[in-house]
Amino acid sequence: MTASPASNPAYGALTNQGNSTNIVWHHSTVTREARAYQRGHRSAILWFTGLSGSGKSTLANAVNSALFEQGMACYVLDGDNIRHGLCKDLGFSDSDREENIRRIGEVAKLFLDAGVVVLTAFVSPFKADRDRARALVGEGDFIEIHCAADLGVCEERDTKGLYAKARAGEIKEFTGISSPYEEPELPELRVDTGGQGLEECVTHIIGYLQGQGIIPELS
Ligand SMILES: Nc1ncnc2c1ncn2[C@@H]1O[C@H](COP(=O)(O)OS(=O)(=O)O)[C@@H](OP(=O)(O)O)[C@H]1O
Ligand SMILES: Nc1ncnc2c1ncn2[C@@H]1O[C@H](COP(=O)(O)OP(=O)(O)O)[C@@H](O)[C@H]1O
Repeated sequence: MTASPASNPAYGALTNQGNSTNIVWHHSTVTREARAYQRGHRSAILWFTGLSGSGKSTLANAVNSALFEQGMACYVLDGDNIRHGLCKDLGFSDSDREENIRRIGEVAKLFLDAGVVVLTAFVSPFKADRDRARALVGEGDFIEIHCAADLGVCEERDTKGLYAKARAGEIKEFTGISSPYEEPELPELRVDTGGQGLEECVTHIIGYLQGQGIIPELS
């Protein structure tokens, strides 16, 4: 016999919004708190944002490695990789970027519930899109990390040769050149990826996570 949503605490309220008609949320029997207790650390979303070449992927992967070496559950969602699969139908118009970030926000929320420290490395140039991702989760769960490197530094690095192509008009709507980047006003962390070395930036982030009680002191 199937219990009705009203009488079974495993079920949430019936949803009747947009395309989600007659959908009922099912609560997991393993809670996020239980996962945190078992693993010895909390989960969180580390949302790296910045220009192409500012160091999002390099830094997110370095922090991920530091956490992994300590046996923590962690995972990087990287813009270039996600655009090969989940978001391969999207381009770089404002509305496609909005949809890209909406999907990543939802995926990151699932990782959060799964007890994982999830590190997202997306340009995510628009404040409204980042704020929407933040609003999906609770206070303290979303840590916005601005990889602050000037356009000049990023262009000088030009790790993938994309700035040269954008300057030559071969790539349209390129962030920083022909599409805007809205800097975070009050990110939880701003790391000087344009001026500081990688190790310093990693230490900065790890120290913040320890200070917030998300991860324990590293051994
Ligand atoms: N027009 C344009 N603007 C910005 N970036 C471009 C563009 N075209 C391709 N690329 C490459 O795609 C990577 C950015 O993808 P994202 O999913 O992070 O972008 S966004 O958050 O939806 O704005 C970005 O990766 P990173 O260099 O790692 O930032 C670029 O390599
Ligand atoms: N403090 C730093 N943090 C991250 N990357 C750095 C730093 N200093 C120099 N770099 C270099 O800058 C480049 C950043 O490239 P990448 O990580 O692909 O940027 P993004 O993912 O933002 O496009 C790499 O070549 C990296 O070695």
